[in-house]
Amino acid sequence: MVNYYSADAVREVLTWPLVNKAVESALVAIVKEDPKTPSTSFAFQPKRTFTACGKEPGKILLTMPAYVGNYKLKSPRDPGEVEHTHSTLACKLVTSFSGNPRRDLPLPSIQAHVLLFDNQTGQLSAIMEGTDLTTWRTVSASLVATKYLYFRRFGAQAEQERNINVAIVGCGVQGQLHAAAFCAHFRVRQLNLYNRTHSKAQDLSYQLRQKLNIESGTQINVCSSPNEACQDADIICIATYSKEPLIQLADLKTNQGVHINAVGAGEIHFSEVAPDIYQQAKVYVDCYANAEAELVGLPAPITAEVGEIILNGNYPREAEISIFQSMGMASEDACVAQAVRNALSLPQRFPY
Ligand SMILES: NC(=O)C1=CN([C@@H]2O[C@H](COP(=O)(O)OP(=O)(O)OC[C@H]3O[C@@H](n4cnc5c(N)ncnc54)[C@H](O)[C@@H]3O)[C@@H](O)[C@H]2O)C=CC1
Ligand SMILES: O=C([O-])C1=[NH+]CCC1
Repeated sequence: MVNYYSADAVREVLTWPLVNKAVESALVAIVKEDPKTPSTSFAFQPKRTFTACGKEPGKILLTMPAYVGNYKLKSPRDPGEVEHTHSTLACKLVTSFSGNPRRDLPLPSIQAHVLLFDNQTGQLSAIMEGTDLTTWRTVSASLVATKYLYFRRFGAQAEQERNINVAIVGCGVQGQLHAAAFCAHFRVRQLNLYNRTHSKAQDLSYQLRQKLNIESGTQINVCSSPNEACQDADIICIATYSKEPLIQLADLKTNQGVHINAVGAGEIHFSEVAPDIYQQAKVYVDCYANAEAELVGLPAPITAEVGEIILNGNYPREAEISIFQSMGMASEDACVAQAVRNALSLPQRFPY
């Protein structure tokens, strides 16, 4: 029997502890074995494929398969606990149709399903709606990257103690959840929002003011340019479909350490950040396998995978600019889908 998990069911169990642990496990599992930093988990994650839907740009289907072996998840019963190991064979099918939000009846640009398979028989065992899962795991990858590539350069407790200014460039689905999640996880003093259509940044600012604890003290500003949003930022999250650079080196703070989560830009991942920033930055990726195919022409060398830094602790220096070039990877989807499935399978959820 193939179980179907709807978007509503998935949404009900998505929590940050669950997703963050699964994403961190995936980032570590895909790192090539190194005797200096042993890890019991591993992954087989071939390059994903892109199929254009016709000859117009901006309409693509991605096929994202992965097997992740011996990795750890949080217990869905007690998110403080780490559960025993899992192994998961999965394939995500995701479409990116960038014109969808502008349709008469708007739809998300990114829509996904994850297929889960039985490890013993290869039979399809579940189909899970994967649109929110994709948003959450992508934001989670930025959170994990920020923890290790930015905060840890200032010490082991910095993510709990250090005040930061955050800029969100692009307030679509990704930008909205990045804004909420960064405020939920870190001590955000100032949150600057920029979007091409100003009203979208204003709407997000209004929603966040409703949600955020008044006591948090976060000052939310709607900005009229990426430069205004980024000039005092310690952390920048950029998630648009822009084929032209939206931020330049001159927009960043100098000599104080800046971390950029470069999340968007569709077919060419690195087009929304200017080459002069890459040339001054240390660039990290989620996985080399996709980078080889998808970051051709990247104007800087890749320093490491984020998972390598989690394992070896070679954090950037305090004043450096770091970029997490997030492409998204199938292992994250496999691990998060497994965590969601575990949470949805708890006996008390189905008392009969
Ligand atoms: N790294 C990863 O794992 C993932 C990356 N993405 C990427 O993140 C980006 C954003 O995705 P969503 O938030 O779901 O899309 P969305 O359509 O909800 O939001 C896109 C935002 O970018 C802005 N934008 C679009 N074109 C622009 C341009 N030329 N200049 C300035 N702003 C522009 C729009 O105003 C909109 O607010 C896309 O490039 C998508 O491919 C999405 C999912 C996963
Ligand atoms: O990893 C992912 O799901 C995606 N990356 C870019 C578009 C969708």
